[in-house]
Amino acid sequence: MAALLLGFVTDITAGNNTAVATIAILLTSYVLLYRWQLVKADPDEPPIIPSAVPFVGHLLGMALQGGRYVKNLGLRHPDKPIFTLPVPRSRMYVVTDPSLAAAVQRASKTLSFTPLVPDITQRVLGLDGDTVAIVRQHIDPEPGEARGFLADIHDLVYSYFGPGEALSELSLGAVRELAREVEGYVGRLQREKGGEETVDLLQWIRHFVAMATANLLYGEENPLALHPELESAFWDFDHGLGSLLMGVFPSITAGKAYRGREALAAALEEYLLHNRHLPGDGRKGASLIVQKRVAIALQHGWTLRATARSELSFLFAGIVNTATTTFWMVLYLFASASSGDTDNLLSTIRSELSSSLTFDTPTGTPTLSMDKLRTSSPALQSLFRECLRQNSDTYSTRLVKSATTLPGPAGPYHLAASSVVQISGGTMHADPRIWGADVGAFKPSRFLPQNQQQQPKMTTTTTTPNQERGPETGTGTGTRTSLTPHPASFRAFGGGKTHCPGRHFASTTIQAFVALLVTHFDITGQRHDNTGPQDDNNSGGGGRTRTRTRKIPVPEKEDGVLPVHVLEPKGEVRVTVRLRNRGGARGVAVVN
Ligand code: HEM
Repeated sequence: MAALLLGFVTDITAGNNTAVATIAILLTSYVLLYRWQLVKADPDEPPIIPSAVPFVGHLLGMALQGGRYVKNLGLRHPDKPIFTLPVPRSRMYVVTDPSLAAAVQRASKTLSFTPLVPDITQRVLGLDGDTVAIVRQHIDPEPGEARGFLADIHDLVYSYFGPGEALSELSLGAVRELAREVEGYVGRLQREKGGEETVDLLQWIRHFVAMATANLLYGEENPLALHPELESAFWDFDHGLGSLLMGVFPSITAGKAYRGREALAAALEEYLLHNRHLPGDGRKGASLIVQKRVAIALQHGWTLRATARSELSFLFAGIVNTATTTFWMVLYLFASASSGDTDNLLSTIRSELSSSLTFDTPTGTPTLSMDKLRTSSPALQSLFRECLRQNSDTYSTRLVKSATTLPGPAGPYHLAASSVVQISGGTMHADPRIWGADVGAFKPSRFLPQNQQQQPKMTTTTTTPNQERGPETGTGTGTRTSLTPHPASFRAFGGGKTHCPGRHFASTTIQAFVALLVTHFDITGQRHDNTGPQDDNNSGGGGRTRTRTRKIPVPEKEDGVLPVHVLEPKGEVRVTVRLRNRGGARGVAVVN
């Protein structure tokens, strides 16, 4: 190959000294650049993975392949728990080892996400310069120092969503809203479609979640309720988030997302302008957390226009991951049932639900107990976590505010100031040393307590006693061999100071929502022929009784995008949704 190339170069340059000189300069420059990217900023800097296109190659890879690029780099270099990617005028450190991830999370004084927030929010939300200047004030205060907007909002959101009465009321309210949406749909399905229809499963679930969440957080006069056409604007915004984040002429390169965002921001501004978030004129107003968020923004000098954009980010956080996670859970459940195996996941979950879902006699009205659901649904809980492990390639990002040294099995590792550290959830979620040889398989029982203890481990993880309790707790000493995956290996909710505050809320409401859906509906693969409803499995009624299972295919996840949230499927999944109780489906009462 080299000889061929040399021959080619010799041919085209024969008798042409200028061309020879140019090629020689280019080749020398390339070699120098290639070697330059291998120069460490410090002898203890994590090992460098060079790129064939020095300095920009990794960035190009990320732009072209999305989250899959870094995830696969990590998987191809299992010997490197942390590595350095040279990028123009800086470096990016990628962490793929759970105990190092926990160390990054603990070093929150010098490794912080917060300084990155002003730029990110400016691009994604379109914040104006004055507001961004406010966001930059007292951005990452130490205890006792003056506190800026982000610190105040952070405290509010984390305390409100922490375990306690407020959370349990909010979760109950969320599930009641979801039950109301589903009940409305059940009525329409019965009246208008004879009890069944074919839908795009992800879109179908998204609609319930979007409407219920907007109602819960922003009250009955929320923008999606007043302007239903804005729901599609919301999903346009969601789909273009990665392009908005790039920030290159967003109105052109991310046109749909940009227009969607602007339409939503205008509607939220109008909502705030008319005080629809406050109780009055016979309305309840927004949830307390939204009222407080708005008050904090105004106290810090935000305009209503900017506050509307901040609320768009909260609405987004409340809807998107919840909808996609529910989608995967419902998909796996009904795909397993459509496989024809009688001992399937759906029947396991339905029988498990019998302890939290009771039916009143003689009315037959179902009641879902949230407390019982929380404590007696291990299979549902395990399914929830496995769906997230499989379909969340999320990463946590930190700016190195000042040079930091991380301890580690093969460390110490020196991180240079002003660079960025990324904890690669995608790599960790696919690492057989963490999850076992069946890491690539979807194993709904993986997170059952009894299976966690038996998880075979191929490596010894060095951990501190405090890490065992959770990824964000303090420091300790001592080593031991871990039999269960390190707590920082499960990355779907991030970790440390930015650990998703909505995780308890999401876990409860998503599982309850799945319970509602499996109670009301049977879902099979899309009908492709003209046969009537009586041709389906499990259908009652007269007519022909040919038994046939329509399988639901499980598509791969779309991992060629920036993994800013739980990944979507590659392509749509069309399914037929059918009421289980066609005679007279009853709404589910939800209690604590
Ligand atoms: C399955 C559902 C959910 C998943 C997988 C999820 C995941 C995440 C992740 C990965 C982060 C960033 C963590 C990091 O950078 O380390 C995050 C942040 C956040 N999440 Fe969630 N989330 C979910 C549901 C929710 C819900 C329902 C809410 C609120 C109603 C919420 C509110 C937030 C907020 C406010 C943040 C920003 C925290 C901060 O940096 O200050 N999330 N979430």
